[in-house]
Amino acid sequence: MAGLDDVFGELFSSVDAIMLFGPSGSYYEQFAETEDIDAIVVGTENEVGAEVFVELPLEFDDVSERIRFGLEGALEQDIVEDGDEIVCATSVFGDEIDTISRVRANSSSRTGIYDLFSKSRAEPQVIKAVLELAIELGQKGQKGKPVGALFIVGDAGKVMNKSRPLSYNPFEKSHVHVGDPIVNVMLKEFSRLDGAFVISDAGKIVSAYRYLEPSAEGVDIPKGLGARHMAGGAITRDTNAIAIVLSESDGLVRAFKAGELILEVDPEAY
Ligand SMILES: Nc1ncnc2c1ncn2[C@@H]1O[C@H](COP(=O)(O)OP(=O)(O)OP(=O)(O)O)[C@@H](O)[C@H]1O
Ligand SMILES: [Mn+2]
Repeated sequence: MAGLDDVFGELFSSVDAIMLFGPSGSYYEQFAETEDIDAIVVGTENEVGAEVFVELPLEFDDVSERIRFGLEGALEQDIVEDGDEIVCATSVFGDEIDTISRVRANSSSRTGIYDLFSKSRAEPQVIKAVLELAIELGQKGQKGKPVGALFIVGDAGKVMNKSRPLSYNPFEKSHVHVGDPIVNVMLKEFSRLDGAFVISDAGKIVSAYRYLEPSAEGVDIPKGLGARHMAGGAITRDTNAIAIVLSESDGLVRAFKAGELILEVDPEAY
């Protein structure tokens, strides 16, 4: 019978780089001493003082998300190249590294999600919560019917100055934040109605029913989409906010930043 090395050895053959997710100091040392392979440390902080480091904006519990994110960050920073074979070492069951997974860096499957999280003004947890909410809304719709929604996240003061109310603001005197389960129910309910939600850097819901009046010129949006996407995209050129948009017509969730479409996800595939 073949030994484990014969069976699993393939995992380690012709590897271009190793990504260590949140390694302990002693774990990292072992790699620092081996000359023949590049070790890339990935984590929320560079606790081991690694030379090559990719920062995660938040802890991802889901391992595939964590790895996808780390890879995209490494591609972004030109630490790995398209087609590189990468071995990822991470922990699933405890604090110690207990899991190895082999992936190929693929720049064409880059989504823009790293850029969205790591270089935006709003807090990463807030962006994550709003993105997840939009995806969930896209999956479920409102009572089975497709709905659209527009969330403007970050730089809320400026966004408020470049918009006006379409109706009374149900969040006027409240201090509620995204991510809170009750708030998600409220947001889903209000998403049936017109206009945009305005959310602060820290996740406070500043307003619903805002009609955006960006002064920026229109932006390039995919054909078939209209005023919601145009206004959402344009406000991100005018301010340091990002826009997360769920389309009622094609069901996709898109994110805009600095006037550019940087992320497009299909909620059904998520
Ligand atoms: N400037 C704006 N600010 C806020 N909300 C807007 C603005 N313009 C349009 N909307 C909202 O978007 C809704 C849909 O408009 P429209 O169909 O033109 O957008 P769209 O980009 O095609 O989006 P969808 O794909 O969801 O249809 C409107 O009913 C309105 O609630
Ligand atoms: Mn439309």
